[in-house]
Amino acid sequence: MFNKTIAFLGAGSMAEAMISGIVEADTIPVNQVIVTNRSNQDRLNHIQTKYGVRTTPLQQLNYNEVDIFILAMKPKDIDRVLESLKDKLTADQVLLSVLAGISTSHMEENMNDGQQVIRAMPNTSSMVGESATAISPGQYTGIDNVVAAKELLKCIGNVFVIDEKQMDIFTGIAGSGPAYFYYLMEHIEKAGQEGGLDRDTAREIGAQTILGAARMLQEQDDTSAELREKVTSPNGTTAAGLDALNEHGGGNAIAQAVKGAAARSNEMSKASRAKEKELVTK
Ligand SMILES: NC(=O)C1=CN([C@@H]2O[C@H](COP(=O)(O)OP(=O)(O)OC[C@H]3O[C@@H](n4cnc5c(N)ncnc54)[C@H](OP(=O)(O)O)[C@@H]3O)[C@@H](O)[C@H]2O)C=CC1
Ligand SMILES: O=C(O)[C@@H]1CCC=N1
Repeated sequence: MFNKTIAFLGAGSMAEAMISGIVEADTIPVNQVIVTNRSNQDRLNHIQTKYGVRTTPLQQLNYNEVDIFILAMKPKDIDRVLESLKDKLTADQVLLSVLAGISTSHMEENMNDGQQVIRAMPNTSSMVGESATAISPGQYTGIDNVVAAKELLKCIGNVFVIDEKQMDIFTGIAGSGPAYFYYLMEHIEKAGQEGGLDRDTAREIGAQTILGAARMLQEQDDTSAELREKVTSPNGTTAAGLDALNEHGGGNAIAQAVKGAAARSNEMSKASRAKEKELVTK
């Protein structure tokens, strides 16, 4: 059993997806999971009722009992939050942020010297224990806490320890990635309906097809291109489908989606660095 107490600061969609995965995995007792937010009490009530975790208004949070603080607010709120945490945390407590575009150095520079921080990038498939989550520890973070973070995040899916320089591209692929597949499904459902299926059936067929392809990618040694070729009979239906996809720029569109999200993650990091410099020179 995981013996640390964790507190979510933020109770939005990402926090809920993680809480759901953590509770479902059942390796952390629910009384070791505390959830708080800025002001939305209805949201806390919903989370407490649905998942059985502890919730508390921020003003009543007992900071001393928390080992790992999971920052799950919007990136724009980070500086206010770090400022409010700075003098409340001790050296053995850890900040684990899931915020897009907020670097470990940004957190370290806005906290007391030697603060242990970890930057993570989960995705909403945490809800069903299938996130692809990256972590990059800060410079003062002990290996024991990296191991603990990995153990915690394994409850919500697979964990990749990466160099922080790779966080933007990871975000482009995995953090934002579920949205590309949902967007793909919206179009598959629409085409399915136009072909005479009802939307629910089209969704079930499409989802099973994505799931099957994902499992093939995880379990077979073939490259993605080889797997694609095995579906594609000469002059057959798949060739016709792929030709249409290429004709409409499908491959390029997918690559541009990943690159566009990664670029935005990088831009958000730069904006937070610029804001930091501005504060230092003021
Ligand atoms: N959604 C996703 O797929 C992913 C999101 N992320 C990251 O997760 C973070 C949250 O995103 P998301 O869940 O979509 O956002 P939401 O807007 O759904 O939730 C934000 C939450 O933060 C709370 N909050 C705001 N300020 C504070 C504060 N000072 N102290 C404590 N809680 C606060 C809000 O509380 P209140 O309602 O009371 O104001 C709300 O519960 C973002 O930084 C995003 O980059 C990362 C990976 C994937
Ligand atoms: O869209 C966003 O900024 C967040 C981060 C990754 C997924 N959602």
